[in-house]
Amino acid sequence: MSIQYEVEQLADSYGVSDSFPKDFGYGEEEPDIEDSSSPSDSKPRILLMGLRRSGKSSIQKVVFHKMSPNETLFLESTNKIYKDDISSSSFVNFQIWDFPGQVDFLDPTFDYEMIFRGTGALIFVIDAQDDYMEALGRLHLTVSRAYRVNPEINFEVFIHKVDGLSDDHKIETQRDIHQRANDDLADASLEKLHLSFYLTSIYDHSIFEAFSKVVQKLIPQLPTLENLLNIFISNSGIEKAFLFDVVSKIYIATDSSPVDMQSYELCCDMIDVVIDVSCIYGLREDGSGSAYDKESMAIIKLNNTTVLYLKEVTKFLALVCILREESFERKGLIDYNFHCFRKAIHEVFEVGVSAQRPLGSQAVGSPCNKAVALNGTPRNTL
Ligand SMILES: Nc1nc2c(ncn2[C@@H]2O[C@H](COP(=O)(O)OP(=O)(O)OP(=O)(O)O)[C@@H](O)[C@H]2O)c(=O)[nH]1
Repeated sequence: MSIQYEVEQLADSYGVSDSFPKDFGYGEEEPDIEDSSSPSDSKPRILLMGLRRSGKSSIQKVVFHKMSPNETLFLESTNKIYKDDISSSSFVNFQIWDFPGQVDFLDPTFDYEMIFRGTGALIFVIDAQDDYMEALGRLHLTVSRAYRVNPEINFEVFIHKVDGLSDDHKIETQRDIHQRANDDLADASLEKLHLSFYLTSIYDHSIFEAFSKVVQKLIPQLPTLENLLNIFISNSGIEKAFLFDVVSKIYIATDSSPVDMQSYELCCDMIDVVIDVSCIYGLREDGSGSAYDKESMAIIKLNNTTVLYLKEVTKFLALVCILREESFERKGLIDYNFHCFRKAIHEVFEVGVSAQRPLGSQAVGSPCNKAVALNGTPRNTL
């Protein structure tokens, strides 16, 4: 594929820097590995649970720390609850808690009530390449306990490592797991507990797409964002638009036309290209500056008359659009509409900040502030 690109943001310095993750805003991982008996942090959380070796740490590292999937082969087993606060580098203002496979609910040091009370989403990872009967038992035990403590939690099941399965086998596995898990819930009279299922693998974009859906459910402004994107694309002749969290490549919103995996992958690749080029050529000679800032924008024309258009929206968010070359002839209009769109997004989150203030001191997880606390945006980050 021949790619013609202009990355207007690139500075004229050509100093090569290897400082990308840090300078770009990746927070250093919390060095301390804490266990559940530590005082709880007030950040809302997404829990990653599942049996040993199901792939929890790999998911976290690949999605939030740019680890390449092959490197996960060398990850050591997690022995304590690992809290990863990604809010300093990402729009998504939460902590991810990676649990060791063998969490024991009967262990008195495991204060699961405290843990589940401040939880926005519980992701249960099932290794689809393994026998999943034990995992299903564990899933049932975990979600039923969590539901009793906090029925507001979103329960998400990642049927993981599906890269090793044929397409038919994937569908069959999903159907079987879905059926069995819901039967177990019905037997326990927990029909109201809703489980969402996703087929995932760290070897393709499915894990990012699944995480996007999980995070979107925690963003109260989602309908507004979708609406703004719809208005923007229909007035600009754009086919598809995603609002991306640049660090994780999670899309936090898109317009209401269906998402096809190829478009999503194309947009993810564009972010990688822009950030990588910007890291190499965009920083100052002494390595200072940021690979992503207010000036960040890029246009890539593909050889199939498609144009990719990326622009900075906030410190953490970028708009990435796919459009036809003909529509791009009206670039001035698109730029103007983008300007209005960006302003509207800032207003949406400013309202979020002011709406949050009076609630600031409430405990995370209490029903009335769930909508605000679980969303990462209401901070001084715009
Ligand atoms: N084929 C395949 N392997 C994966 C995938 N995700 C993770 N793995 C592999 O699964 C193994 C276990 O991954 P971990 O992330 O350490 O699993 P974990 O659930 O954190 O394990 P514990 O820390 O023991 O609870 C590693 O060798 C990973 O490379 C995937 O999507 N596909």
